[in-house]
Amino acid sequence: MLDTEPDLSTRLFSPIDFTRGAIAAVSGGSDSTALLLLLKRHLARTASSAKLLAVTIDHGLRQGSAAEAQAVARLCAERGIAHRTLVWSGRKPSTGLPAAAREARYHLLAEAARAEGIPLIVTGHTADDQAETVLMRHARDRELAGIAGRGLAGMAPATLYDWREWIVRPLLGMRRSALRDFLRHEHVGWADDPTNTDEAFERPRVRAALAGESAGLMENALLLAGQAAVERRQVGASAAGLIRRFARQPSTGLIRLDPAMLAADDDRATHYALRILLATAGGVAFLPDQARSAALLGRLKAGFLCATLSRTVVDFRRTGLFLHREARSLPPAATAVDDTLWDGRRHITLNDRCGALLIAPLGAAAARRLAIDDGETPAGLMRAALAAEPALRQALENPALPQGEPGSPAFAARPVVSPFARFLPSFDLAPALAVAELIGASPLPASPLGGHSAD
Ligand SMILES: Nc1ncnc2c1ncn2[C@@H]1O[C@H](COP(=O)(O)OP(=O)(O)OP(=O)(O)O)[C@@H](O)[C@H]1O
Repeated sequence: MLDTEPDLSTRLFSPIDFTRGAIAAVSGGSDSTALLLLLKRHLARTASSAKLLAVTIDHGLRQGSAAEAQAVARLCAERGIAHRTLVWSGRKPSTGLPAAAREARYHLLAEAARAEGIPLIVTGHTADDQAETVLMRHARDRELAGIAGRGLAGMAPATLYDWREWIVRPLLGMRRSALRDFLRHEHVGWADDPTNTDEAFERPRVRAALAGESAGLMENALLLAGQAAVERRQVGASAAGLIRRFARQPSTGLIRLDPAMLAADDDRATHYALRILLATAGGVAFLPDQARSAALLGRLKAGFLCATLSRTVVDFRRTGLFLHREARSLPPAATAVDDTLWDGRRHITLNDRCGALLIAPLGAAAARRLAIDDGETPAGLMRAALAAEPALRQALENPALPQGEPGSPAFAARPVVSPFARFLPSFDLAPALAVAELIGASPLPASPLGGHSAD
């Protein structure tokens, strides 16, 4: 029987700062129902004024989902917990449905968090979920290249969503069976989602395989995840050190690496730092492939070159190693929308809402006019980087004339750390912070797990 004494919820929740409240993501399944009740108990004891809102997403994907949301609403009403159901009304894709549902779920949860002014979302992911995740990624890594990737660390205890809300997973160390024991003890039922056992999907297949194995397989998977997480944090901290020491931004959109970085002792960290910077300069949400980026690093060590990877031009010449967004496949001119991401690299905020405005790359001619020669940085590279920056234009009157040039008061185009802009797992905080400082991204909201380094 699970220990339901204060000790358990203290152990689970006391590392988390609930001062600004919490959104509990509750599907109505056993894990998130237990999460909700344990959290409610903890807050009642330790922070009774902290706001708690339970949110259920009705994906509308199967019959019964609305009834499950209503069951959660009833439980919340009984326990005096505020609850909202949000419906996923968007288009449902025919392939990749679990990923699309997950994307929509986080989006809706984050919307609820913003509407309530609560920057913390807690989910009921358990040790069982963690083991499944790690085994799925392990199988995929083996298929791809036989190289153990950073994904083996599994789910992070905390993940920053959209650089704004923290998603925290307090139950990652708990077994599902223990949570179900707790619910039985409390005489609280839960919904069993039939999708969880539908072996047409990968996760239920792994779940079934785990259930058929001895407990050893799960323990090994969790051990592997723990070790991989430690390694990922270590290599991330070393990569952050390299970025701070060797990377500069001499002009808008242009990153210069001191070639001494190529000779740094820790090759894994150099490779990781390079991958993060390539994705950032190119505005790509995922890191470039291990093998291709390792080959590029090998060539850089051999001497000067000009190459492209991850939409980034890598230009190594006598004056340094430079990275900037390539000119190809920049977004075409489109209506400027406030609070959106442009080209995966710039967060756009419109200050001037009058008139129909287009947003488009600045272009070579305007860049030539605007780039200021500092006598050190190659002028051609400064212009190439500037040409790929966003600029505003009046929609109808004079489409050729850029009006809101980079730095104009009409709009702000704040750089984002592209590979971590949507999901930043706490494992990767150190390199994300180093890159954010380098490119002038917005500061990170403090982690509810205490400071930026704790995870
Ligand atoms: N429909 C949903 N509404 C709100 N939160 C959800 C929903 N689906 C999943 N979550 C959150 O994500 C976590 C992990 O999702 P997962 O798909 O493993 O959950 P589940 O099996 O549907 O439910 P549970 O984890 O509660 O048993 C849940 O514990 C919950 O916090």
